[in-house]
Order: sequence, then structure tokens, then C-alpha cells
Amino acid sequence: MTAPTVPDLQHIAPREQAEILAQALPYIRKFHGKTIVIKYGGNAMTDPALQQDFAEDVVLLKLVGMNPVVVHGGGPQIDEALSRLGKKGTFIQGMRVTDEETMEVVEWVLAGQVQQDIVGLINQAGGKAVGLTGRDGGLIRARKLKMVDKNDPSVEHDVGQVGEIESIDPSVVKALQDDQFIPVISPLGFGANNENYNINADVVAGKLAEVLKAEKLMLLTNTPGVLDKSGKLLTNLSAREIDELFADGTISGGMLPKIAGALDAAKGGVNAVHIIDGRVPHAMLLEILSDQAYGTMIRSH
Ligand SMILES: Nc1ncnc2c1ncn2[C@@H]1O[C@H](COP(=O)(O)OP(=O)(O)O)[C@@H](O)[C@H]1O
Ligand SMILES: CC(=O)N[C@@H](CCC(=O)OP(=O)(O)O)C(=O)O
Repeated sequence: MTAPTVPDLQHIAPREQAEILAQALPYIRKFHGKTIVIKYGGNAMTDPALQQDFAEDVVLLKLVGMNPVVVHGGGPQIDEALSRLGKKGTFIQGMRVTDEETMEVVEWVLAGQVQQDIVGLINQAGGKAVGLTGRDGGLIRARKLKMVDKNDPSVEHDVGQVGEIESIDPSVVKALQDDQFIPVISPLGFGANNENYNINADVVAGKLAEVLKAEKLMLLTNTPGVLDKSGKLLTNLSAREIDELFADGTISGGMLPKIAGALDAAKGGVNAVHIIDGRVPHAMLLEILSDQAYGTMIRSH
């Protein structure tokens, strides 16, 4: 299975380069002042050169007048930290089973390491990024996730300190946007008794996009998009088609919360929801600023 080809600007003729750049104008005009929520998946951020490209793309979007908001993941990075402690990460239906010790590692890796790395890279690229967790400014209120088995609804799984979102108060994000900052958000929430919750980053990105009335939600991951059983890219999916893919087991693991978050956002009024390959340099930029479509687009109907 090969990813869709994204033109490498260094290896194409100047005239074609100019044409690609000229294509951007109507998109810059259309999305000026609009919020774009970008989920940067832990699997898409493993290569330092790609991380730098990502940061530069985010800054470019900001400089041409859009309001990018980054929600980051860090699943593989948490796994690595756990393995150094002799612990193995376990997942049920795409959610990490989070005991007390795991929660400490999750917080440290997400808010202490991954978030700060992304903030540093965006600032180095000329932006003004500010790192937040769901606790800051009362952004993400959560409660313990009640997880029912996807095949047998009478079975409930206890996944520990995993949260589901109760409400989002976007005022801190809006205040940062108004002052031209780029928010970089770790998917951690707080509960009624001030307890901490580990929340899947795709779910946070989906809900935040809805609450911010974002124009677009871009989910950057490590596959070309949603694939069918034979590995072929599905470029467009409706809610009904997604139900079928859930039912026949085509979608599994980390793709389960990703599609759920994407569908929530689409149903919640986000105009364009895309799952794209974060391993392809500048795929996000070309998706937003050119006539080309990459990855899978999720539709609510
Ligand atoms: N139908 C599918 N199409 C594409 N990927 C799928 C599918 N079903 C399960 N997956 C898995 O979902 C993974 C992406 O989710 P995840 O590992 O959580 O990534 P991220 O860190 O980007 O959130 C893919 O790498 C793949 O292993
Ligand atoms: C509850 C839950 O599973 N939380 C995730 C949070 C990070 C995340 O979502 O990272 P990716 O986007 O890279 O998968 C975790 O602990 O791995």
C-alpha cells in the first residue's frame, strides 16, 4: 500500500511550483480568520525532520491569517517511557488502561515532554506557541469513562483513569487566539474532585473542533487514511459507511477513537474533517491550500 503522492516542491519545474503556489490564494481567502484544529498523532511525530516541517506548516497557516489549534497525542512516547519502567502499555478498544502509576507517566510524557517539544519547534519556526493541558483555564472537564464492549453491550471494561469529556470551556483558547498565540493542547482533563484524567487525543480534538466551531479538523496519523480490508484507501466516508466498517471489524485499535472523534466533529458542524498521513511532508498544507485531496474525508451524512 503506497501513500498518495504529494509533489516534492524541490523536484518539480519552477512553472509548476508557481502553479501550486498560485492555487493557494482562494484557500487563503476562504479560510482567513477561520479556526483549524490539528490533531498531531504520536505516531506521526517520530521523525525530527517531519516534526520541523509540521511546525513550519502550522506557523505558515497562522501567518496567512488562519487560527491553528494543535492537540497532540503521544501514545508511542508513553509506551516507551512505560517500558523503561518495565511496564507494558495495554489498550482496550483503542484506550490505554490507565492505573495510578501509568497516569503519572502519561502526564509527564504528554505535558512535560511532547507538548514542550512541539511548543519549542513552533516557536523556533517563528510562531508564538503556548502549551496547555485540559486543566488550564478549566478547559476540559471530564469524568471516568464508562466503556461498554463493542461486541457485547452487557460487558463493561474498567480502563482506570481514562476520562470522557463532560464539557469544554474554550475561553482560554479563544483568548490565546485573539492575542495571536498558537495553543498546543495536551489531552488531559480534570474531574469534579480535582482528579486527573487521561483522554484520547482524537476525542479531545473532535470535541474541541466542535466547540470552537472550527472550519476544519485535520487528524495526522501514520496511515494514508482509513483503509478497507484489502488495504485500499477509502477517500470519503459517511456515518452509515463508518457503522458498517465498525460492524465488520475493518476499523480497530487506535482508529476506533479516531473515527469516533472525527464523526462527532462532522456531526457537530465542522465543515471538513480529514484523516491524513502525517508521515508525508507538508500533506496538511497541501490539503488545506491546494485543489488536491489527501487521505480520508469524514462526512456526517
Ligand atoms: N481500517 C483502518 N485503516 C487504517 N488504520 C487502521 C485501521 N484499523 C486500525 N488501524 C490502525 O490505527 C492506527 C492509527 O491510530 P493510532 O495508532 O492511535 O495513531 P495516532 O497516534 O496517530 O493517533 C494505524 O496505524 C493502524 O494500525
Ligand atoms: C485514553 C488514552 O488512550 N489516551 C492516550 C493519550 C495520548 C494519545 O491519544 O496519543 P495518540 O494520539 O498518539 O494515540 C494514551 O494514553 O495513549
